[in-house]
Amino acid sequence: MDELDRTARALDAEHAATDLRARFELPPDVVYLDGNSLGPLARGVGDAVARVVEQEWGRGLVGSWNDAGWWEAPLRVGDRIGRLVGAAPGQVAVGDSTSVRLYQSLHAAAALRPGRRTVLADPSSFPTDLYVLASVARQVGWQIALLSPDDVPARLSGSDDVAAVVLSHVDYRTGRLWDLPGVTAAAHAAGAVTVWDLCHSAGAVPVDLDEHGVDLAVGCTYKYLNGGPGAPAFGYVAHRHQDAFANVLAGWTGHADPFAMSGTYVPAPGVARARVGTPPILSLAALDAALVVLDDVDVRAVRRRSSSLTAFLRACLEALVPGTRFASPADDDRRGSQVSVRHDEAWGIVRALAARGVVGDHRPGIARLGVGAPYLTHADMLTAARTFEAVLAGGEHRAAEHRVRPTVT
Ligand SMILES: Cc1ncc(COP(=O)(O)O)c(C=O)c1O
Ligand SMILES: Nc1c(O)cccc1C(=O)C[C@H](N)C(=O)O
Repeated sequence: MDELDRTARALDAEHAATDLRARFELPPDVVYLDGNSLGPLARGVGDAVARVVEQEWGRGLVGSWNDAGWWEAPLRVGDRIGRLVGAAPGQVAVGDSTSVRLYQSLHAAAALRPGRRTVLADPSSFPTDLYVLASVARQVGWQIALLSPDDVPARLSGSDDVAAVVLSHVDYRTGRLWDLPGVTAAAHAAGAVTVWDLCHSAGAVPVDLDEHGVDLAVGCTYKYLNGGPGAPAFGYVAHRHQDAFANVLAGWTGHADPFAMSGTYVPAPGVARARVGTPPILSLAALDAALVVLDDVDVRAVRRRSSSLTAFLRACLEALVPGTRFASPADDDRRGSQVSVRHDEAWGIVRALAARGVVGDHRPGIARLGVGAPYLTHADMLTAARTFEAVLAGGEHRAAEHRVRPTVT
C-alpha cells in the first residue's frame, strides 16, 4: 500500500456517511465514470416499474390515470426534482426532452421581454442548446451574441437590448461551473431574464433556483438524477412568471380543463401550463423511483463528496500521469462533478479504459470522467488514475480494436 492508497482510505473513512453505493445496482468490476451521460440503475427502480406495468397498467388499465395518480405525475415528480434544485413546490414540470423544454423556455423568455432583440449565449454550449436557440431566434427575431459566461456581466452592464441570457450551469465538456448567482443578478440588473440548462448540475451541485431568483431553467434527468435512458426532462418556471408563461407548445395536457375538450386553449394555472402532451408514465415511474433514493439526501452533502472525489482524482492523475492537461478547473468552486483531460488520443484512451472496466466517455479532444458522487469512492478515483497510467504506459489506446467508433459515443 502506498501513500495514495492510504490517502484514499482516509478520505473514504472521512466521507463514509455519504457513501450510497449500496443504493445502486452497479456491476462490481466496473468503475463507472459516465453518470454524467447515463446515471446508473438505482435499487428499487426495476421493481417499481414492474409494479406500474403489472398492477397499474395490467390490472388498473385506463382507470390508473385517476387511481394511480398518473395524470398528476409530471408535477408530483417535478416537486421531487424541485427539492434537489432549490425550487419550492409548484414550479417544476416533467416531460419531453431538454431540447423541447428549452424551446418552450426560450419562447417564453422572448414573450416576457418583448421588444428586446438580443440573446446572450455561450458558444461552447451543448449543441442542442445552440441549435434550438438558433431556431427560436429566427422565429422571434433575436440576434444571438455568443460570448464566454465570464464576459456576460460586462456585456449586460448598462445595456437595455438583452432579452435573455441562456447558459449551462456546468459545461458538458470541461466541467466548468459557471457563476449562476452572479450572472442571474447581472441579467436582472439589465432587465433580462435567465434560462439555465441544469443538465450537468441537477443532483450534483446545489443550484438554489429560488434563492438566486432564476427565471426559467431546464434539465435532463438521466444523468445525476439517474432516471434511466431517455428519462423525461424538466422545466422550471419561477412562481412570479407563471401567469405570463406563454407555452409555445400549447398542448392539451397544459389546458385548464383538458377533459372539457374545448376547441379553445385556456392555459392551466401554475406550472401545469408548461405541460404539453400525454406524460410518459413508464419513464416517469422509473425516474420517480430513482429519485426516492435521493429523498433523504442533501445535495450540499453530495457536492462536498463530489468536490473531494474530483480533487482527489485530479491529484492522482497529476501524481501518476505527469503532464496531464486538465480541461476541468483546479479550483473546487469552479468545477462541476467531472474531471476532463485534454488529449489528442482521448478517444483511444477512453476505449482502452473501458476495456479495463473504467467507463468514462469521449468528447472531441477530451477524455471525460464523470463523478456520480453518491456511488463512487476515493478508492475508485485511484483505480481510475492507475488504469489511465497503465493504458498510456502500455500504448493500449493505440490498439486497432479501440479505433472502431460506435454510433453513440
Ligand atoms: C447541457 C445539455 N443540454 C441538453 C442535452 C440533451 O438534451 P435532450 O434531453 O434533448 O437530449 C444534454 C445531453 O444530452 C446536455 O448535456
Ligand atoms: N442524451 C444522450 C443520449 O441520448 C445518448 C448518449 C449520450 C447522451 C448524453 O447525455 C450526452 C451528454 N448530454 C453529454 O454531456 O455529452
